[in-house]
Amino acid sequence: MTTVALKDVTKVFPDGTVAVDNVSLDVNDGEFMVLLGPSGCGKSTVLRMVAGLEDPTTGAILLDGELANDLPPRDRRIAMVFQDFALYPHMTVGENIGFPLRLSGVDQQPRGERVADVASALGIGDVLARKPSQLSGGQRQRVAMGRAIVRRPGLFLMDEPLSNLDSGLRAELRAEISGLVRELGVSTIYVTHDQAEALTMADRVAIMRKGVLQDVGTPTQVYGRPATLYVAAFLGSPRMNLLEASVYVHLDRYVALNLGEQALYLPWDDIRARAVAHYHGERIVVGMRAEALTPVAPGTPGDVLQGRIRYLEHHGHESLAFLDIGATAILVDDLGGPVTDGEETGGTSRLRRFGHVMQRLTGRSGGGEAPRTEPTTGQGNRTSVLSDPGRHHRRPAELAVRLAPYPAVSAGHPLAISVRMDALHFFDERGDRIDVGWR
Ligand SMILES: Nc1ncnc2c1ncn2[C@@H]1O[C@H](COP(=O)(O)OP(=O)(O)OP(=O)(O)O)[C@@H](O)[C@H]1O
Repeated sequence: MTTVALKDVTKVFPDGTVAVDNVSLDVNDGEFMVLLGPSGCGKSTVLRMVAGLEDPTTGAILLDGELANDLPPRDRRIAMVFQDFALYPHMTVGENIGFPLRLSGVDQQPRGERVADVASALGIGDVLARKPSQLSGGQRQRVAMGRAIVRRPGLFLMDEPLSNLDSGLRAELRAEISGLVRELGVSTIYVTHDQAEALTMADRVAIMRKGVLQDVGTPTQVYGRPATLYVAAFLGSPRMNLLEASVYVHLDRYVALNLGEQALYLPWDDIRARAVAHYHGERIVVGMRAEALTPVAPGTPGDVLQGRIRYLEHHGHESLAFLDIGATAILVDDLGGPVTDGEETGGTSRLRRFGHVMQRLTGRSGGGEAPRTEPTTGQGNRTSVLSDPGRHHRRPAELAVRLAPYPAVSAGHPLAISVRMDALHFFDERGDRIDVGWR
């Protein structure tokens, strides 16, 4: 049993790379904490500092409340699991699992008993005599887990342990690992860039970008109430629609969110209207996930946006329509690759493809260029996301809306969309959530 606390931890590598920027994070006893973020955001560096494999440049790392900055790795009661499994090819499965016990001088008989127990808990009791090369990917990962568990550590550190496996096996092992770790009650820090893994496995998720911690909370909290524009854009598939809105207050009547050619209205007696009213005359970002948008019959009254379908994407179980609604989208960079396991929907990757197509057609880079923005959030470098004309971070919005699998509409069709006003998210021009005093 171990608690971990990072206090204002910064890591600057000798070449000047700031890999981790003033991160503070607590991992409670027995908690499954997932560090989530795109490649290069500093997740592994955090893990390596907790393991004692890197020293923080500044700040403190506490294990069970004790300062551990100078504690050698072997004294930290930590077991690590890596994506490449790091098994010894010349040893059998049993010898691989028992290796840490042999190193710490445990006799052969008790060692054999503990290896057998762990192997049977992991469902690999029948392959103890095999070499790693004679195992499937999933079995190898179980052996790596077994070797971590057998020492009865106080803390598991797992760095993308499933990323070398195919998506079916990943989903299976996801459930297996989180179940096993919870059964053992061992505190765990699990690093991944895969949001599906993070949201399904974690007790709490810590989301990082460019070394800066963006948000920490339960999967429901970070998805339902993202602290920053970055987190809003990072989590979810399709990605959240993020629209620029100018705010106009009609005192005692309503607050208008002007989205370009159309507007949405928050009635004055709605508590959220008061919070948003502070931004009268300014621009904010309004976020709406696809689940907040429902196609309705033309002419339906209420909170409805009119659009025209630019194109459709068919995903088997559903179709996504991307609508032109005469609004401006705010794009967030640094979101990493596909949204979920091998699936590529909406967002940056699609925009990149569009950019390449534009380039081929016009011989120059068009409006579909990969979007770039300055860091918008966190404690680091703060820049407005709305008023930096030198950057391509705004473009005509294509509102992502879910439709049934085989919709009776096609590109060019008009579509009316009802908006669930209580599911809107609001962000200020620096990319921070506007607290609207509810939920
Ligand atoms: N030894 C090093 N020297 C200089 N820079 C480094 C070193 N190790 C990592 N970095 C840089 O620090 C940043 C964070 O790296 P880190 O490996 O922690 O990211 P990550 O989020 O785990 O990424 P990935 O998922 O690709 O492993 C990156 O910009 C990386 O290039």
